[in-house]
Amino acid sequence: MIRLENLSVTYPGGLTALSPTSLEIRRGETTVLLGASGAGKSTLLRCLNHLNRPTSGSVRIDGLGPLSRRENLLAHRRRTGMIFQQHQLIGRLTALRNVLTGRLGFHSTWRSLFPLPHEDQCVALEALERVGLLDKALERVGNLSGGQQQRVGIARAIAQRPAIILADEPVASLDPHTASRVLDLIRRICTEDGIPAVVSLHQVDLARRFADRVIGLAAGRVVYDGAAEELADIDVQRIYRQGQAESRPSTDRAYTARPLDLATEESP
Ligand SMILES: Nc1ncnc2c1ncn2[C@@H]1O[C@H](COP(=O)(O)OP(=O)(O)OP(=O)(O)O)[C@@H](O)[C@H]1O
Repeated sequence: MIRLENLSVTYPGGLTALSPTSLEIRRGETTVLLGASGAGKSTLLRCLNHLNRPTSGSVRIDGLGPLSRRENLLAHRRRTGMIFQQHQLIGRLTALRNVLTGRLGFHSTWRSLFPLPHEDQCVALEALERVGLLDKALERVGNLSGGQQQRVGIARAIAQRPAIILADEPVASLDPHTASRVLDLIRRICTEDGIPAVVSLHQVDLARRFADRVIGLAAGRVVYDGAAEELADIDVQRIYRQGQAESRPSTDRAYTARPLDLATEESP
């Protein structure tokens, strides 16, 4: 379980992307974040492993403690499987070598310079088998289709033996059939392994089909939090209408929030 307590984010320049928010992310549950562009979905998602540093409030992980403590953050990040819209894979490397990068966090920097142990290779191959791509293990990722690449990205996340999966618009560039397949895979992993997944999406129909829970955001505030099957059209309208009514001027997205500087984290 992950607990957010009064979490807020104000970016340099003064834009409040997330107003104080308290909620819990539960094990085995797939949570979809819905909201208009600029509503704060990515900001909230990236706070869950402090890729975006909260301006106030805290993120606490059961069994670890608050992420404001450096050692908790490092341990949590090691066990956070991230899935991105653009896969973030290395095209010239094989699928297997890309998946193996999910094991690097378990080794020291100098150890990572050498081929990883046999056990890591087995974990990576198992992960590829789980996403149905074992036969592509030695294929260059650049030669795979967009959907296959996204499945390699999921395999890399699985290879981390994650305690949580965070997926930021994982199907934005996929056709509807492939998108369904990818989301089904994420949900299945989440259920089978008893871990939570938090997924930001733009498609309401996919949220209804694949989520257990939907959190609707509008202008940095949670305006819906409930079971996906109970998400009514009027709730959807509220999420998007309010988002437009309160939409804030979009800031220059070329400005990228600096990843958390671990050296500046509080120490116990
Ligand atoms: N690094 C940043 N610096 C300044 N402002 C930012 C930064 N990142 C996001 N913002 C602003 O914060 C607000 C929320 O952005 P966020 O990316 O969280 O929204 P989103 O719901 O994920 O949008 P989209 O669906 O378009 O990806 C937007 O107004 C955005 O312009």
